[in-house]
Amino acid sequence: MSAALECRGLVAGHGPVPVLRPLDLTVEHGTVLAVLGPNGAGKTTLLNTLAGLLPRLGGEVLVDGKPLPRGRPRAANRAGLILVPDDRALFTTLTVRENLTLARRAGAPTLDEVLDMFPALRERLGVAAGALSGGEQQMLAVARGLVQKPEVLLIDEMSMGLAPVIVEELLPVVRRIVDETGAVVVLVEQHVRLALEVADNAIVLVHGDVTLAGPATGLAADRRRLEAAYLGGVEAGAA
Ligand SMILES: Nc1ncnc2c1ncn2[C@@H]1O[C@H](COP(=O)(O)OP(=O)(O)OP(=O)(O)O)[C@@H](O)[C@H]1O
Repeated sequence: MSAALECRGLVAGHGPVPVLRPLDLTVEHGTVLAVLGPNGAGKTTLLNTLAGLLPRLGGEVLVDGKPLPRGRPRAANRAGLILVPDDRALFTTLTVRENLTLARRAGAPTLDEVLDMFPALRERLGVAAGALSGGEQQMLAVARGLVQKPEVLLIDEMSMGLAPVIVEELLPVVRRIVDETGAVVVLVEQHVRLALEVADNAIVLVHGDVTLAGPATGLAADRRRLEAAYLGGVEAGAA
């Protein structure tokens, strides 16, 4: 069976300027990959490139073994690469129900199924997205990703702007997404401990280089190695 997502020699950047050095990455079915690293490391650039919003400068991206065309967001979306961006990009004047209904694709989980993962949203179906709390908006952004029938859900900083207690509640849903929907998740996250709790594997990106890669439990147990990786010590090539 092919991996859910594979990058071979992926080079990403803005205009002609590369931000990521050639990246090899494999995300197997049924797993969460955490992408860690300091500000400016290239994490958002990686997700936007996988989603086709930025044309890649080199290499290949394969979803379930099928290569994706370069820089074609609609093709990436149709192939099941669904981005939950860090600014959430909700329709703020539309209600929760309208945001979900508009995004829903045939054959995707129903609103009811998705709302089982976010019971708090069920109470807020008739409320405009702009009137939700930050945590509720993030739930809606992820729920909207799920109704697009993802093969690979790309979540950029779910915790952005949220209180730690809210993040503690939200992040475990990532595990449920993988276990219950069959999608894999690539999770860019600044909360390293929490990210490693829900992830199977992780990479640390620094200045566009993978400085550490491996099973999340091993990384979580070795803080010194993790800290060294954040400072740029190259230890491994890819997950
Ligand atoms: N639109 C852009 N045009 C040119 N360069 C950009 C653009 N966006 C980001 N960059 C540069 O690309 C590099 C990687 O940025 P990126 O946002 O991918 O990092 P990040 O790891 O997601 O960091 P953060 O956690 O701060 O979002 C940085 O050097 C940044 O200055």
